[in-house]
Amino acid sequence: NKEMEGAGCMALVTNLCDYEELAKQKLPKMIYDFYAAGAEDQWTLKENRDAFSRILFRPRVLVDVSCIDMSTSILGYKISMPIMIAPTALHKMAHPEGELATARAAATAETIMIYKDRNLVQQLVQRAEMAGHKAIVLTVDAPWLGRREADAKNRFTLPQNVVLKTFEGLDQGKTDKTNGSGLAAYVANQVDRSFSWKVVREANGRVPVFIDSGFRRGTDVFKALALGASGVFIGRPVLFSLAVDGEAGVRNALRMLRDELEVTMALNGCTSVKEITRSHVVTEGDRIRSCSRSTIPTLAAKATKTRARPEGENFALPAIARRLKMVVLQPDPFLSELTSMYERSTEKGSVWVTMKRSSMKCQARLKKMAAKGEAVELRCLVRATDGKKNISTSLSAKEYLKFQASYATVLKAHMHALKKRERKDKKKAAEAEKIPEKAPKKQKKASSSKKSAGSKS
Ligand SMILES: Cc1cc2nc3c(=O)[nH]c(=O)nc-3n(C[C@H](O)[C@H](O)[C@H](O)COP(=O)(O)O)c2cc1C
Repeated sequence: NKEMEGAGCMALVTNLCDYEELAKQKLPKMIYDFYAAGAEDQWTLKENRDAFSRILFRPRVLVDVSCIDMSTSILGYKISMPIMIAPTALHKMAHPEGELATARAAATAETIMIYKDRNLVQQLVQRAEMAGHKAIVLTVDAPWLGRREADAKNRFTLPQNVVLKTFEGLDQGKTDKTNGSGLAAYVANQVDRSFSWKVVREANGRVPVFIDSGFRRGTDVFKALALGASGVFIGRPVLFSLAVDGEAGVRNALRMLRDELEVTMALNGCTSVKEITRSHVVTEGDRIRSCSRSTIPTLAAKATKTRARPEGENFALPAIARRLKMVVLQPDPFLSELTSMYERSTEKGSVWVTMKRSSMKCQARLKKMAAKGEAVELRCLVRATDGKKNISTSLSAKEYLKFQASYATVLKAHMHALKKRERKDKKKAAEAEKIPEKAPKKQKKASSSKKSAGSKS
């Protein structure tokens, strides 16, 4: 551990994620897992990072970016950058100086939970006010504690040197033991689970929006600001940098993130936080909307000729997708768009979903691959349309099972709107009998639709 301290350690660190690697080596497993892990299968933890990669930039050039001002105002107070420290408990497990070191590295905001005992809440707020704090972070996302399986496996308990100071000296009504390893159970029992939106409705959208979870890069911060956030919070990187290098580590983590945001602003032609706008980024939603407005073959042809990307279209469509005029999405965005399609068609309209085996390669490409003896990966192509939009996703054999489970959930949630396909086919057949000259065309259509397994809902 000594080797890691000081300048030697700083040289190993070039970004926030490096601190996590070093902290993993330095901290006892039980403590590292407590900081790093999420609940149950940890899908949300992963998705919080993955989601950033699906938002793309529209860089701007030939803008004077020699001077960049990153300061902003939060609740009427000027701060040097739109990055703040998220409330995270138990910094002393990372470093003996704990929250004091973090607070010295940055002026931190206090956190408060809504406890059942409102007298306790009042005393905590007054104490924060008296200590000179200008704001508190109100925790509303944990009415129940998530099932943190890593903590269960490690039999997590508070280390001897960490005690619960928060409630010291307060008039706590009937509450009893507040220190020692009973922390999680104690806090969980105190939290008011009935706290609801009713209480915050008064704010009515006039409050600034702050966001946290998964922010590790300046590019992540820029994307959030472009999509409307007033500022972002970082949680775990503070704990990890504190564990590796104390106060200096937290300062370095904040500096690196600041530098990365500055470069991102420069490359996007922004000289102040106010200049970061929605038009600087492209989301998957933008791509779907732009594809349904104009025909994809025209866009694709333009892109091939000029090598420039048409507006809103930042991914290369496979040839087969272009021919079928469809938007190829990642499985999760496909499922959310499918959910929206079902919701839009609840009262009126239909959604068609088909699945078929597809290598996602055109015949010419397949022939070339066969000639070279290259193996072709067989995938499952899932398509959906509501008659206005066509979306699709391509699944590997590995992804298929997970997709099926989620697809089944989406289907079940919209079961009430499902209709049997045969009913319409029978009607069609009856109509076809009445008009004999149109029959061959209809039969052809019916037989071609058998090629792919389809469902209509
Ligand atoms: C170890 C740990 C302790 C936390 N303690 C609190 C807390 O006391 N109050 C709170 O509002 N949020 C708490 N959080 C949630 C963080 O504020 C933040 O939402 C979360 O860490 C996601 O941000 P990140 O991905 O940057 O870590 C905690 C998170 C972690 C990892």
